[in-house]
Amino acid sequence: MARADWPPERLRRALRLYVLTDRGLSRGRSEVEIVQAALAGGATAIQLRWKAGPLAEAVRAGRALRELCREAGALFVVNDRVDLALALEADGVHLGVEDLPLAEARRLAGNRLVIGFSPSTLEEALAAARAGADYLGVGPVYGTATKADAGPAVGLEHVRQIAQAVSIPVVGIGGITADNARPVIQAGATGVAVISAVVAADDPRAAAAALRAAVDAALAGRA
Ligand SMILES: Cc1ncc(COP(=O)(O)OP(=O)(O)O)c(N)n1
Ligand SMILES: Cc1ncsc1CCOP(=O)(O)O
Ligand SMILES: [Mg+2]
Repeated sequence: MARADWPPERLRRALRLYVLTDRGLSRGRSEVEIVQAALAGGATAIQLRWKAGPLAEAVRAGRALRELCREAGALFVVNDRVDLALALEADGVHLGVEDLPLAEARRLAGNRLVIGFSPSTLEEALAAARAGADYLGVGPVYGTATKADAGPAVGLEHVRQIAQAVSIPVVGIGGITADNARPVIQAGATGVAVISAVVAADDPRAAAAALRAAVDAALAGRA
């Protein structure tokens, strides 16, 4: 069961524009700078995605991001690590097939964390929903160079299949920009998750605003 302060409709709205941090792509700008700009542009969820460097530094960055998200009313999620998510009092944790199994994460976190999961297949998506995942991140929808082991694009049909099969929200991820976000929503996703389109942008605030406008327009067209 998810956190009481993120009931299903609030969570669904928070997953419209989900921005993940990536220090390697941020062109020397800090996580705080990027996240401030992303939130100002309309990001509704932020994920601290920390793949290298001292954990103590992740804690420092995470504390600052948690405060920014609280002020903005945005969902704050930590990638991969339940311990870090709990230590930061994050809203959630995002797990993949190579991370701590969902059931273990739920056992450790109870209802203190929203848990997101990235399935590779429809079967994994159904199993994750049964095991108590609160949302799914499905991708890479389009080709991406950001995650070396992401594999080839899964395509829009895969998003559609999973979104139809589960009742929890699905966000599309991988190679998404303001120009190609619309079909992802039309395929049934609640929102889109991005890294390079915002983190590596010349103007991350404007990039987030363009993405948010594209998602909102597509959601309005679907209603
Ligand atoms: C929202 C969202 N969707 C998918 C992922 C990918 O998770 P994972 O497969 O565990 O890969 P890493 O991000 O850990 O490299 C995600 N992080 N967020
Ligand atoms: C973390 C992740 N999981 C699947 S694709 C991907 C990378 C997304 O990055 P980008 O938005 O730059 O393609
Ligand atoms: Mg992971």
